[in-house]
Amino acid sequence: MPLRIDVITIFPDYFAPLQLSLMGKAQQSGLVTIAIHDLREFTSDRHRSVDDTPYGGGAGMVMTPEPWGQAIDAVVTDQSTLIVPTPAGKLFSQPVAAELAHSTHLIFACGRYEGIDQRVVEYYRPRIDVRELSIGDYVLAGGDVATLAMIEASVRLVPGVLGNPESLVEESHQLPGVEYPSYTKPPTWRGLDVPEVLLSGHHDQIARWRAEQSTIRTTHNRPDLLPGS
Ligand SMILES: Nc1ncccc1[N+](=O)[O-]
Repeated sequence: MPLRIDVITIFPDYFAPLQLSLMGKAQQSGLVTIAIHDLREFTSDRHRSVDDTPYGGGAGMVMTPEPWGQAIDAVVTDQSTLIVPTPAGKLFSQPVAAELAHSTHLIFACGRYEGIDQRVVEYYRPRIDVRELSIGDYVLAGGDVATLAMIEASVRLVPGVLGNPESLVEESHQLPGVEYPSYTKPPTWRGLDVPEVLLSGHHDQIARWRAEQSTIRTTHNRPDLLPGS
């Protein structure tokens, strides 16, 4: 059963990159199907408007609920998971990507402006799995880039998408902490040598060195990921 993904957005062109590389191959292989829907196709006024001023005042505009209701109703099933990218959401992570990779149907609602009228979440929450998710503590202009990131992180975990599932095992965020540094040919580059141990062929010494490097890097870059932190 392929993973089905429906993306609803006012900028369908943002999702052209999903036709490239690994994401494109995943679709050609039939493991994943991705459809992009223009929210404005679900408006009914002449100006195809999708936003209005916020109740309670404040700057910016809020996306009106009805076009979203029409667009989501057009694709939703009782197997759907509705994902609303928002800085106010729970933090997206590798474990969440693994969960999404094993879903049946994902609907991404890419909001712009100050976000989507909250009643859209309130309306679907009793009916299907609804997740407000954030990819990080910074503010983007809308949910489209966040959706691209979440689709890429999730689809690469769909069984069969990655040619070599082995590369998933060692990946950062699968093991505690971040990944050790990587090197390839040439053995010397601009006077810089590859660490000797990596050329030694001693696999247990290499494993030890990589574990040490991972701890050093995690301590320096991401102490929050250290075990027991
Ligand atoms: N960080 C974000 N900023 C705007 C919209 C969505 C976002 N997110 O992380 O899902």
